[in-house]
Amino acid sequence: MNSDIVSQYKGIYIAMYSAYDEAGNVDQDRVKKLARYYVGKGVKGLYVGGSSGEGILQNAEERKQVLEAVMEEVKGELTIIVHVGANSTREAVELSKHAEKCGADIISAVPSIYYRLPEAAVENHWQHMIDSTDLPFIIYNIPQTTGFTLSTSLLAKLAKQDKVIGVKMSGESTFELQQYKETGGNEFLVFNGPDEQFLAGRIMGADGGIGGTYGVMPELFVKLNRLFIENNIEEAQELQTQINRIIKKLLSYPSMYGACKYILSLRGIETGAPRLPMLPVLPEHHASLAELNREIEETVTRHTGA
Ligand SMILES: CC(=O)N[C@@H]([C@@H](O)[C@H](O)[C@H](O)CO)[C@@H](O)CC(=O)C(=O)O
Repeated sequence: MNSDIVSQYKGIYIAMYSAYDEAGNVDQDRVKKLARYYVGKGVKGLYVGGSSGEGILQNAEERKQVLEAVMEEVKGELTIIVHVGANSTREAVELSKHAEKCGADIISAVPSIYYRLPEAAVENHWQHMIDSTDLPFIIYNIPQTTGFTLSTSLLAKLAKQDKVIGVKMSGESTFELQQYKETGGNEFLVFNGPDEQFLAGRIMGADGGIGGTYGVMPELFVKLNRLFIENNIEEAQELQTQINRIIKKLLSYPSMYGACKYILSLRGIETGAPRLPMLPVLPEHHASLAELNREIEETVTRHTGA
């Protein structure tokens, strides 16, 4: 494994939505078009099949179809992290091996959900994925949905392995994020998860971010990241505030995924409705989402000149 992991992989990763046809089946052409849309936006890569990607709502075959389409379209142009987490260890290992076969760069996983598993079971679950390929592994910590909080002691244990290169911290505590960074050390990647706190996460030690709302405004997160790197905290804070006005509106719809997908459709990128039980947007939401799309595009122009 490359010793300078952080400089190799740090940056902005879009937690990419999945794309379906009108009947709700995975549509590989649409997946490819969406992946292509993100090339040239300045992001480091894509996080495929995560929360925003609804991997957990798809069967293994569908998850493979999504990844295969992404790899066919953008392999070598963007760094691809694949979420392979599944309830059964057997399925997660199958997806891990498939990711390696497709040429993905990194695998990542949430714990198994539903059963309130003890830490030893979660560790064993992750270890099977880690051992099943030669790919680097990023722990996905998202306690508000899984009910499992990664402890610093488990992180320290896992991070001793060369293959375990980082953590995606989607929990909201920037104190915990900082503790993960301190525990993992300088050569251990920490990605900020809550997009509303990107700047806070970076200040507390994150090396970049992985987020779902980046998908409708990647340029703004790339700019925000640059402002942080340039130590222009005042302007960064101002931009994060504007981003948060947008996120607050996105969160006010029955499903944020549906809202983001509708906004993408206004730009000619069709991804279908979110998968049930995620609620779709309704016709009555269309006008306000068109307005929000305009707000995003104006903000991008104002901040990047694009
Ligand atoms: C809890 C949750 O879903 N968090 C999202 C954020 O991108 C989130 O949608 C955003 O901050 C809006 O709240 C990401 O951390 C999840 C993510 O990256 C993913 O889709 O895998």
